[in-house]
Amino acid sequence: MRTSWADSVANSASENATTNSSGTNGLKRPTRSTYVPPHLRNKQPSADPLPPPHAAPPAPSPVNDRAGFGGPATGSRWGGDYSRPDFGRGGYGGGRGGNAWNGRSGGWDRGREREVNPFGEDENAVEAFGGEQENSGINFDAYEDIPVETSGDNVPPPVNTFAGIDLGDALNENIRRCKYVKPTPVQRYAIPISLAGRDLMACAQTGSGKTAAFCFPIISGIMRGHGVQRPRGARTVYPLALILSPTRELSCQIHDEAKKFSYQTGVKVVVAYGGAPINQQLRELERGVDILVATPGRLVDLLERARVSLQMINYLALDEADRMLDMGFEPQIRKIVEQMDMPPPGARQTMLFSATFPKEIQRLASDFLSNYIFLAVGRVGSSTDLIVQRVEFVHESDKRSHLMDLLHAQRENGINGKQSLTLVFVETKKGADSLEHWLCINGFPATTIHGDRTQQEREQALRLFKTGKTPILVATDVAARGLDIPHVAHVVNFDLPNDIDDYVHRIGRTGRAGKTGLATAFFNENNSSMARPLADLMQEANQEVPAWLTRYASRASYGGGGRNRRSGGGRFGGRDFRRDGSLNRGTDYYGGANSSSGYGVPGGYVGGYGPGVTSAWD
Ligand SMILES: Nc1ncnc2c1ncn2[C@@H]1O[C@H](COP(=O)(O)OP(=O)(O)OP(=O)(O)O)[C@@H](O)[C@H]1O
Repeated sequence: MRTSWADSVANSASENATTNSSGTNGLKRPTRSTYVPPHLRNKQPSADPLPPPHAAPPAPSPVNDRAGFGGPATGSRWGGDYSRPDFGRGGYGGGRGGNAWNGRSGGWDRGREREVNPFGEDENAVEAFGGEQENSGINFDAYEDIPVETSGDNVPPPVNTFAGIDLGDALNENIRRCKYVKPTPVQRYAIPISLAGRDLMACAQTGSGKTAAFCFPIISGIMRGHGVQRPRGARTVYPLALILSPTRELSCQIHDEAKKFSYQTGVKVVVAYGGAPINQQLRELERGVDILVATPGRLVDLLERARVSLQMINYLALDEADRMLDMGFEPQIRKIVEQMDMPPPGARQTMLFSATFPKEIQRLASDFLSNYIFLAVGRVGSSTDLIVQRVEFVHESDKRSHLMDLLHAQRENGINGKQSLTLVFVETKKGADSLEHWLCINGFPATTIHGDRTQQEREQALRLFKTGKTPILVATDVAARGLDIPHVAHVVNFDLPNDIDDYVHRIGRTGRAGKTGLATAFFNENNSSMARPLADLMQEANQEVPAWLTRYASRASYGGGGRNRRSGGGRFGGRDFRRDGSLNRGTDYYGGANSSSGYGVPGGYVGGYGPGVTSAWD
């Protein structure tokens, strides 16, 4: 264990500034090619020059971000009443924090800037849902008897309370501000392991608090290692921690969370992601960065421009680590982690987190780790019991009318009697646009998020959805992982994914943080390869499996079913691949009838995207 820190950070920074990164004033849908330069972002937007894309009846109170649907009532961070999220940062706690800060500031004058209080950010969302506080009444008792498995040398014992962990006063104060009363199971185990300086591969169910599990030890560690000397490059910055995530929106969300956790600690968090102007991100970086949250593509760009060096990285966290190491991202991740100037495993601390961790990905991931601890909380790759799962047989041609029936019933009855949000997953970007249009013209204001929309449109869509102004979001898999949107009561798999892990992540957008949720899947003959994994998963989660699905499942063959191939269904799947035998490369870790893997895919990983296949991801 590291020595405990000596002194606390004085809370001298002002909490008065409440400007947030969301902006609050009106902005109509921007055109796809419109980039609003920073100097114009505080101006009132002019009228949208676009004609309405579709003739639509006037929406009732909810709105859509397409022109002709009333336009959003809220602003965009790209226009309207835009405020720079980090403008006015400074006054970082003085005392020890002040010393530490000098070593990593990049030379900006903190004396003239104040740190924005990030705890005002969700005001809109709270207001739209009747002022409900997000973390009040969370019932983490639901997770109490969850199975936990750890493996590795000298695993540090778990803790039961935040007070039992030496995180530091300033961070503890932020935990209190977040209204986190006690650690979730993954936090109870992962935080002591990380504070002990150990590498970690952690699997825990969706919505169970993994973000804080990797953020708290990083922030605490940086606070304790204050005064660390960093090189002073002319324009190069030297972050101490790197958090990588697969999508822009998830990176922004982690950044927002990390800013809350690090408020008044003296630790500075910056985000860099594609689709947004790089110059603005460069300016932000130049003001100093301790924790860099990034998507891989934008980070590679920054590294190639020599604007970021990874030489001083002490902490590396990969969120959605299995996604980051599948075929789509692995080359970029290897480049960042192995081919630039990042310290090697052992000289840095590496933490990998996800709700799903196929064994073949575990093997790839082990290249990045040193003497790591494997932690599994709950059934790896399983859904949480908090989500009621339904699967309905719906022919392709009937899907729209079936969805309409669901939405009408929901409008009349609500879900659990509450105002709620519905997230509808489809396979393709075109399909998303087309379904959104159809919903809108049928009186259900919807918006959409997918890779063909501009970043402004994506962020706007997410904001309208989160605030309840557009209560239906049609999405591709770009929204499947990590996004923590309160009040998503219903996830509809209009098109089922081809991979059971993707299904797990998609339905995990509801039933989060101890709350219940509903997930409905439309199944037809095109999804027969999903029949068995879906039936197995539902059974594991004590869900009612329709007889027709069981019949489909018994007929379905597993030949080449990608990651859908599970063995040993119904058992706790938290299995460290190192326990399965040889660690030698070239050995078939995964195959064989006796594999205890949740994913018995002989011959390597076959998920992800093959050559020429378009990804719905960034
Ligand atoms: N100890 C806690 N007490 C109360 N709420 C918490 C606690 N830890 C996290 N939360 C809340 O739980 C929600 C889910 O957390 P988070 O987004 O980190 O989940 P996750 O495990 O990363 O999910 P996913 O697998 O979907 O990425 C968030 O709203 C977060 O604020």
